[in-house]
Amino acid sequence: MAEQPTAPSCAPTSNPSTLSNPAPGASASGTPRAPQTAQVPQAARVPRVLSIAGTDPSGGAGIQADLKSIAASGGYGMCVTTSLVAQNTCGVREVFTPPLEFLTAQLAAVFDDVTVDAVKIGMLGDADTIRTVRTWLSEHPVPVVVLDPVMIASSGDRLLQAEAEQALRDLVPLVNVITPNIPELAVLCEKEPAQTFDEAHEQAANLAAATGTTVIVKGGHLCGQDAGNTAVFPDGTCAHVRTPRLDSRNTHGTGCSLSSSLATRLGVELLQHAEVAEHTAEQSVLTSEDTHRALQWSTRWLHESIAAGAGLQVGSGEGHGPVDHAARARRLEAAASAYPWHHLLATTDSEGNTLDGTSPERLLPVSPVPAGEAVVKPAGPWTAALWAAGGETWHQILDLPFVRALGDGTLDEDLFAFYLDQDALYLRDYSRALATLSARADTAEAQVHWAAGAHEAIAAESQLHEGWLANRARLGGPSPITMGYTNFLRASAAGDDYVVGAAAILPCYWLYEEVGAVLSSQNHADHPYAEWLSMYGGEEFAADVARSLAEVERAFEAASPAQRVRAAQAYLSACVYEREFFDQAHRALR
Ligand SMILES: Nc1ncnc2c1ncn2[C@@H]1O[C@H](COP(=O)(O)OP(=O)(O)O)[C@@H](O)[C@H]1O
Ligand SMILES: Cc1ncc(COP(=O)(O)OP(=O)(O)O)c(N)n1
Repeated sequence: MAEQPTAPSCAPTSNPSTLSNPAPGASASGTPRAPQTAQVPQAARVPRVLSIAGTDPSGGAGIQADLKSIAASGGYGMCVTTSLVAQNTCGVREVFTPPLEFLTAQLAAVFDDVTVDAVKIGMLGDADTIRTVRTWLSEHPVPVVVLDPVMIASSGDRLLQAEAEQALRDLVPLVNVITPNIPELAVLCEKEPAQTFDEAHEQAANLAAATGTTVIVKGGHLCGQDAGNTAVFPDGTCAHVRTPRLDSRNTHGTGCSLSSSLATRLGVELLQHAEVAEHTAEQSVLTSEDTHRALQWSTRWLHESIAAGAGLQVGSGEGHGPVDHAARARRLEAAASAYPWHHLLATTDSEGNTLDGTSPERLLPVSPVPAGEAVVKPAGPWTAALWAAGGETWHQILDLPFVRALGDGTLDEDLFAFYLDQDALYLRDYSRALATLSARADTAEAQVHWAAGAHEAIAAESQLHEGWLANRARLGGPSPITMGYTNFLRASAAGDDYVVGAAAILPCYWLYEEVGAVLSSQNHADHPYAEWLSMYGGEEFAADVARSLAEVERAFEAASPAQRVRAAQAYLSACVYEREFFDQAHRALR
């Protein structure tokens, strides 16, 4: 399950405290420093985040990755360059470090003009650069400073002179958070690299206690299924964020991306505090819960970015490719499209034949993706045409991060809880739509069938209330997707022709059964959602689906061509709503 501590001593802290460390030059007492509140103007809602780091002209690491990560995490990015690095996905070729005066000139240009809410420090290269940055931040305190103690790139090339390691150790107590990878943590602690999470956790706990700085233990370099990150706080508490390990070569720049995203999300938390502080006497300070929330956001965003990295096709493939920083933004942009659905616009198929409902071939546009075999077979040519037309949507459903993660057991519990909460609300209205359809059916058999479905849906809803949702906090209302779907079903069942209502109702039976067959084939005794998945795929429900298909087939046969077209469109609209329903937790929560 999500957010469970993996180390024995690591339990998510519920103890609010100020963010472990003051920024350079600020009071070490943990009390809020004057510049912190003074620097956040009342109207600021987007944190202004400065990356002080080296470059990567191939765009995967360094400042280039930082700026993309800051934008993706909701901040305004700025950068001050420490070193110009000629590198790509295969390695570092050359490093040019501009004179220190130029570093200071860049810092002055930013700070003279812009209020900086958060700083991420990356590659510093040598001791003189470390000291220059340290002096600057001591004289210009910033509320959030995250240090990624960059030493060696994933290609194995050194990015910090060995003799500068002590200067970097000296910088640690002066920042709020550090994000070392396993070898970097070992260097900072002057120990051998940890082999297990417990060893890494112990090193981090000692370092955090000694320096007063929150240490993020990163799981990327460890083995095991969980590649997640743990925030280890100076008071000994910690909070773990789980993330499944991906089999990917696109890990160039993951450390840069995580640290700059984290600095940004801490900036977001800080500005939210500042907003509250505007109206109350509350002080604008960050808590360990803020850090946990920020780490959760950044870890999950990075996971999606790594997973999508290979699709960018950046690099020869011999080295480590970059992550796709914009993957989530692109997914959400596509999900937010308000353009009418294709099947509601199409009047002819790809060969120019009018979609007039006179035959199963003239019902809907052909799906560009073949549907494959359904577990519960169509009841005749009309429902076969529906299944074939829904092929693309069906495969999109199987490909959704929610469905994939539910199947392989990596789904975070907050996403599952969101889904179930909405499912309970959905079932209540689905039951009403079925009851309406029952009242309108022209055969006793159909009337009984839909009425039984209405009964089962409301019984399933109350089972959810008494079971999984019983002791969990609920949102208390339907999402726009749940509301859109249920209103569509109720309107189709009550206000349109019977065949249209029956076709609209069908995907919730049929696709649910088909998704269930895929999911239950992945079930096993140790699956975190074993109990839930075992409810799928029962013979009784499959028989109900078959009966619904037979009734829809009969209704199509009896309908006029124009009614069939509208019914087929309603069927596909409901398929799309099914997809949206399965996807909505990933839109609402990340
Ligand atoms: N193979 C992977 N699968 C999933 N997440 C990964 C993977 N590699 C790295 N990450 C994520 O990226 C973060 C930073 O990567 P890591 O390799 O630990 O640091 P660095 O890039 O600094 O060497 C990790 O904490 C983890 O969340
Ligand atoms: C200019 C620059 N800074 C840092 C790194 C190291 O990046 P990191 O995020 O640690 O990722 P890997 O390169 O180690 O995968 C860099 N390469 N260049």
